[in-house]
Amino acid sequence: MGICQSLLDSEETKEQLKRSREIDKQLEKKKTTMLEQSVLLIGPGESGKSTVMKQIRAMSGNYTKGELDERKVLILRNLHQFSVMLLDYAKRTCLDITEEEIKGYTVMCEEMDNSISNEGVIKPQTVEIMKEFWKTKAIMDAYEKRNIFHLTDSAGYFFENLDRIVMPGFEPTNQDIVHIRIPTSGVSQADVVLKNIKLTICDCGGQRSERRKWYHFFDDNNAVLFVAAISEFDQKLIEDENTNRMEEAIRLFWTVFNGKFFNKSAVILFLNKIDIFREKMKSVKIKDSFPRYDGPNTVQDGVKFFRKQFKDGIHPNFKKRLYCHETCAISDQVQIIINTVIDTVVQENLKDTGMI
Ligand SMILES: Nc1nc2c(ncn2[C@@H]2O[C@H](COP(=O)(O)OP(=O)(O)OP(=O)(O)O)[C@@H](O)[C@H]2O)c(=O)[nH]1
Ligand SMILES: [Mg+2]
Repeated sequence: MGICQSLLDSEETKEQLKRSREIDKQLEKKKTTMLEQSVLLIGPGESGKSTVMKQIRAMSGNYTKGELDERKVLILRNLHQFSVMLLDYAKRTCLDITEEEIKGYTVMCEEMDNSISNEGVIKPQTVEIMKEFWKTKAIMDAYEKRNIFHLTDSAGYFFENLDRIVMPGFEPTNQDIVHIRIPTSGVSQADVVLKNIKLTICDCGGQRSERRKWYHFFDDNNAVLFVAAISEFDQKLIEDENTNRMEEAIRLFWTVFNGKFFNKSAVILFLNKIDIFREKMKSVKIKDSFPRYDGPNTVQDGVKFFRKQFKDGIHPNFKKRLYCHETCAISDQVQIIINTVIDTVVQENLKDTGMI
């Protein structure tokens, strides 16, 4: 004991111990850095960033009762917003709808709003009118033209599932949750643990007015996940009716990845909403929106073309680190792709630290 104490007391030993503790700290720090990864989610508005975030959240564990209750109200709020938008479009475009129907459905929307705000439910008599509303020809026609007035595809899903949603004791499933549409304002950050890695994810609002906030989050990311909706090649922006959504996504991608940021981050591109793209390919011609397209109007050729559009405009350094996936973020299958992406991100960062 005495010898040990005197050894510990010697100046040289003290210095060695100090150094050893510092190295331990460094190693510990390195270990934590390896297991903590930050991912930035960017891309234009409505491309599916928050939906990807919800899938990551679902992979990391179940929702609490309180969280499910909150989401239930969001679904009812979505149903109200979609009803107002459908009715407004039907009214404006003078479709086959009578004054009496307009009055009745306007009252229906007001009652939905009141009962959701006051009791967090929709009254059974209002639900009956909503079912009738959804089957009205003018409303069905309006839904068919949803691309024009920017109604999200989720509207159809929630109306089709109305009976289940309004049942007492309804608990939203993951499918219900990924269909909720709430535009992100600012940046929403979440920490989740997946595959033994602590992921800090920043989900940024994608509309033009939101993008200036992105730059505050551009430093020190292990990965950047850019989400673009491949299905939107024939649609215009909500913010600017003259700009094609896909052209905007491609330009935005080039701007972000030709700047001075992300020199060490893994770059992942999700060409999302591939389910809608597949459907569109049956009736919509890519060439009508992209005159420079001269391939056959097939899913495979279309995907190849858009992949190339994104890739061609970025610096070769980024091309080397670019991983591209076609995704359908509302399908739970996307969780398999997310798993692959996490592996890629970790591997890229291990390469950077010289560990592999
Ligand atoms: N059919 C289909 N719908 C999708 C897909 N991904 C997202 N959606 C729906 O598209 C809508 C928009 O998705 P969000 O995740 O809110 O989009 P965002 O990119 O976060 O939008 P901002 O927050 O405004 O930037 C939601 O209603 C989703 O349910 C997909 O792959 N297929
Ligand atoms: Mg969002």
